[in-house]
Amino acid sequence: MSQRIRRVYQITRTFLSYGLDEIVPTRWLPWSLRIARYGLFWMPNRHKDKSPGERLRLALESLGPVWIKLGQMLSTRRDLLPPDIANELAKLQDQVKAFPGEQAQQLIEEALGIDNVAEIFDDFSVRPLASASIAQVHTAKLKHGADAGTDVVIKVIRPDIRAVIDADLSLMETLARVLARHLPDGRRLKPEEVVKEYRKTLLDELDLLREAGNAIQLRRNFEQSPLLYIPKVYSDYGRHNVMVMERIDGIPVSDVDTLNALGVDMKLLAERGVEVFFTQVFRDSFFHADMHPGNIFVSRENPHDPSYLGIDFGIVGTLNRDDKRYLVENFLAFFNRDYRKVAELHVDSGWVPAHINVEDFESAIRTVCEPIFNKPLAEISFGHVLVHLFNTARRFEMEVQPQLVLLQKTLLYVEGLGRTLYPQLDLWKTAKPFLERWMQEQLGWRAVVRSVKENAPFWGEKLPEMPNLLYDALRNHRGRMEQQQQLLTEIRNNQRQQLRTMGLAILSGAMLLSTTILYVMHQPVWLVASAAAATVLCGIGMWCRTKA
Ligand SMILES: Nc1ncnc2c1ncn2[C@@H]1O[C@H](COP(=O)(O)OP(=O)(O)OP(=O)(O)O)[C@@H](O)[C@H]1O
Repeated sequence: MSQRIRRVYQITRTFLSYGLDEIVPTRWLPWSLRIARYGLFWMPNRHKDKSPGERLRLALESLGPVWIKLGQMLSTRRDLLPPDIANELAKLQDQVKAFPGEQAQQLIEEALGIDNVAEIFDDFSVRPLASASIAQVHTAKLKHGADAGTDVVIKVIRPDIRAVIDADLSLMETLARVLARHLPDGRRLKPEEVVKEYRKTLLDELDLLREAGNAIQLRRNFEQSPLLYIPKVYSDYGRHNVMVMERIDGIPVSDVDTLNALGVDMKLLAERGVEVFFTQVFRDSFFHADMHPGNIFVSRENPHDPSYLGIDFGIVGTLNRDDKRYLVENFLAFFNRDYRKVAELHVDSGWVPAHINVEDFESAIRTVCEPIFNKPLAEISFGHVLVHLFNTARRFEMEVQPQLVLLQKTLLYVEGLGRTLYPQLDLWKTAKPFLERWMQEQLGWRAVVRSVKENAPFWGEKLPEMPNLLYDALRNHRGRMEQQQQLLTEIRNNQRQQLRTMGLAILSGAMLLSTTILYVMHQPVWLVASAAAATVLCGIGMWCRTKA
């Protein structure tokens, strides 16, 4: 508890000394927070000379990895933050101190249940190759198996990170609740939702078995492709906190000078980046969603026919067929300036509720999108088109779609990367044939052929069972027909019986009435007695029928 109090104090001091409280005008704050702020007079804003965005960035940087990663994630939420703050947060870099290599070695030995790393690896390097916010990476060579001698990297989760993450996340959740309640814009910014999403992303990244699974799937998807190479994962040595993977040797994609010096065809490289992304999204529905430049390398081989190498598979995105279809149609409609269609697509896909006025929505889309076409087509950013579209749609009650937010973020990375490599990259020209081809495959006879092809294994499996199933169905049908016939006969008999009983009831009533009339008219006794006897007989007959 005392640790938590200390951390709360540290976070409060950092926030106040970077003047983050001043980002929110005092008049918006409730009196309790204003008094608390005056009470903490010994923590003044020490960075008055800096812009609010810069102050936020520096505060997050000084609070450590969990806050840095939050800032990095927020930098992609341009639908929530003003551009100057989002741009500042995009600069966040995690320069984290390495933890001792001996401790990493011990963690690996414990996880793999061995006494010494030398049992499995040669040349284990105690000095880390890299140290990131969540994990540290060491190099070694495999000692056994078909790949003996292969250079590998061993990724180990930081020993103390889980406790830090848990503590900081619970503080963030408290802070998010306060912000949601007290900020006038709190509901729109959805701080609680943002922290919830962040918790999931962070906890997913802590599980290296999950990351290994993602890497294996991505490697399988690109096994035949010359465009992207994914290193091999050695699953036998995989644990929740340890991952062993083939070591790659490439040029960081951000190292443009080295790429130019090597004579890499930069135009082709940039176009291939776009192609890799669209292939992942539209062919595989499974995309690497952490494509920042630190995770992408370029092969040193064949500079004229360049290819990528990818690492860090902690965050991946998936899209279902409907999402993909609406996305493609949206892009195509947008570039054809068919805003009516864009509006209708948002409603059809269920992203925007059906009661929305499509004309108003269309007009709002036109207002934000038309100015985009003032630029040459080659300069239009797909990512920003999506940001504008989603921002507009949000005003028309569009719910946050996490899979689309991830896609939009990745698209911004891919575009940024492409334009760094080749500033004249015409993303639309590269992507359009891709999108049109995909649409054609989804519609018309190709779609029918594909659907038949997709369902063929199912029918192939079920076909041998068909005669038996048919025989069973016919037999059951005949049985059911006989049962129905029996039921029908019973119903008819019942009806007949009821009719007879009713006839007797009417007769009894008539006889009783006649007896009463005869009696009242002082008719002979024998006549009245006969009528009464007939009434009793009818009554007995009716009683016997109802009992039968
Ligand atoms: N297969 C590999 N081959 C060579 N180097 C690698 C490999 N995997 C990781 N590295 C190195 O280790 C660094 C950290 O790896 P990785 O990005 O997977 O860790 P992380 O903890 O997920 O980092 P991040 O903070 O970017 O999420 C990379 O930037 C790269 O330099």
